[in-house]
Amino acid sequence: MMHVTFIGAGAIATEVFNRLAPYHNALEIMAVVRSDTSSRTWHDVPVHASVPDDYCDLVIEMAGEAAVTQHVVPALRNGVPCFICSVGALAAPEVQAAVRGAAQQGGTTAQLMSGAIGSLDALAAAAVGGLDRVHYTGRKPPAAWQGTAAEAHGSLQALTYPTVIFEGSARDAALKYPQNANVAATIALSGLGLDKTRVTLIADPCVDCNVHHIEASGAFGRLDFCSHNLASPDNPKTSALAAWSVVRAVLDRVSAFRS
Ligand SMILES: NC(=O)C1=CN([C@@H]2O[C@H](COP(=O)(O)OP(=O)(O)OC[C@H]3O[C@@H](n4cnc5c(N)ncnc54)[C@H](O)[C@@H]3O)[C@@H](O)[C@H]2O)C=CC1
Ligand SMILES: O=C([O-])CC(=O)C(=O)O
Repeated sequence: MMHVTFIGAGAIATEVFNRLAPYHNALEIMAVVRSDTSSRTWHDVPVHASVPDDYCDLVIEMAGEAAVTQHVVPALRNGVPCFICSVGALAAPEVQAAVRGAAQQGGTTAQLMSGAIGSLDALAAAAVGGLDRVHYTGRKPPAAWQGTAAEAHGSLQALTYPTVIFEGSARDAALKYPQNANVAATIALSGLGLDKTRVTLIADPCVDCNVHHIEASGAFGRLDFCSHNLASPDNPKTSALAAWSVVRAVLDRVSAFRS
């Protein structure tokens, strides 16, 4: 039996919980850590303010950047492997150093979720031979950028044509758009790094899904990957695929084969 602690109880966590229900004979969700502890349970799982000291095999962060420092770092230090969805947190050098140090101290690992993007395996393999260029374009409907730094570009509701709201490095994208540029950080950490990976973010009233496009070239040749992700019904910023990537990573831990 694998004992799992969730951090976060929002769109991703709810979908992961529901999708893992058929596997509750192989794994138990033993605790949920959330900022709001006014309810004592969530789907009958005890709610905690921090990861409980009881024995736990896996911590899954599905909460936001702050949760990486607050909850993932101590769990790693205690030797508990962690999955991270809020990969953009690692764009801050001090957070990345804390995660690395804690994993080393605890003799364990932090696994970055592929989240809303694919082709990271090819990108990481290509990086071994040497990458010359990686460019990521993230395109989402205006509603997905509400409550973010994109609002400085004027009324998002009033947009009638695709508008570039960010151009720069993956590090700056992740720091500026913590809820919308985790993918940029994940691509960068698999490939050319946070400072050399170029990013364009677009608020586009002409799309009804989250479009993620990677173009890469190097010693391996050329890669062009594009996914048109439907948003989570509970959070327009989040692609449904992000939760399923977590489910897949959990099931990898209890399956005979890993793909
Ligand atoms: N890697 C990827 O491709 C993607 C990553 N994400 C990341 O996953 C996170 C969760 O996404 P959603 O479930 O859609 O968000 P959500 O807003 O629906 O849910 C977030 C949940 O985390 C809780 N929470 C927030 N801060 C917390 C903290 N410091 N400690 C404990 N609990 C905390 C909230 O109370 C809420 O239950 C996002 O903030 C984003 O960082 C989201 C989409 C894609
Ligand atoms: O879910 C998505 O489409 C991607 C996302 O929000 C992120 O990169 O943080």
